[in-house]
Amino acid sequence: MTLLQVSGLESFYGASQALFGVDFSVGQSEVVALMGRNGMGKTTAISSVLGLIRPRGGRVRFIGKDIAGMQSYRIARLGIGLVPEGRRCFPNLTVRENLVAAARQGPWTLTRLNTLFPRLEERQDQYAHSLSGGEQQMLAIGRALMTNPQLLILDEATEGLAPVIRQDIWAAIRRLKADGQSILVVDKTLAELLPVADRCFVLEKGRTVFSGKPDELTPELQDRYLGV
Ligand SMILES: Nc1ncnc2c1ncn2[C@@H]1O[C@H](COP(=O)(O)OP(=O)(O)OP(=O)(O)O)[C@@H](O)[C@H]1O
Repeated sequence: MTLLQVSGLESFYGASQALFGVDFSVGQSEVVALMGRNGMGKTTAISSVLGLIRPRGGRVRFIGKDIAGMQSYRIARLGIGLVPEGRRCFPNLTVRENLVAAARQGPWTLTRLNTLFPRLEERQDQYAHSLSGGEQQMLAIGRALMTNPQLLILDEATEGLAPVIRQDIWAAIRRLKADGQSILVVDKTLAELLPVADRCFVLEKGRTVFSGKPDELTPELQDRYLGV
């Protein structure tokens, strides 16, 4: 079953067009990678799906509903959990308060989350601003999971983190996949992303230029679309 279907998406910042026709989809229990060099439109595409930017063309369907143009809080309530670039949490709330504030009915509870990120349990009474970057990222993922989303979107979840913490985040992503969580991941570390992805989409200058399985993204294509 297709959860999210994006087709022909066009979005602008003021008069400046950033997306010229973006297509991708995420099926139930699928992990999908959205890739591309810096500035190619990945964050804009995610913001357009979530209604943070109002798309001016194309279609966005989530669980069979047209959501393009819907207000972002309503889209989130339909079941999309975002872990935004820059891991925004409430700095003056504790870890536990951050998580409880996000909670909605479903299989994800504090207890279950603590088994995914034991480090968060150890720091449950600490203020979010006093956490390390990696712990803040775990908290941001935890907050999104506590909303019990049908689709989890991770935008650069491992960027700027120490290698050992990145490994913890990837391990959590692999565990979520094993649990059947549907995930859309934006990340630049191909060595970690490709083995966990079921399908990949590559954006270039605001257009989808590749879609396929990770093994179809040959070294030549990686070089053409993702190389620096
Ligand atoms: N707030 C903004 N105002 C105007 N233009 C913007 C804004 N944000 C992004 N853009 C432009 O839109 C295009 C797509 O940017 P976007 O941030 O979506 O790319 P990205 O693939 O997510 O890049 P990165 O990997 O660097 O996050 C770029 O040309 C960028 O300069």
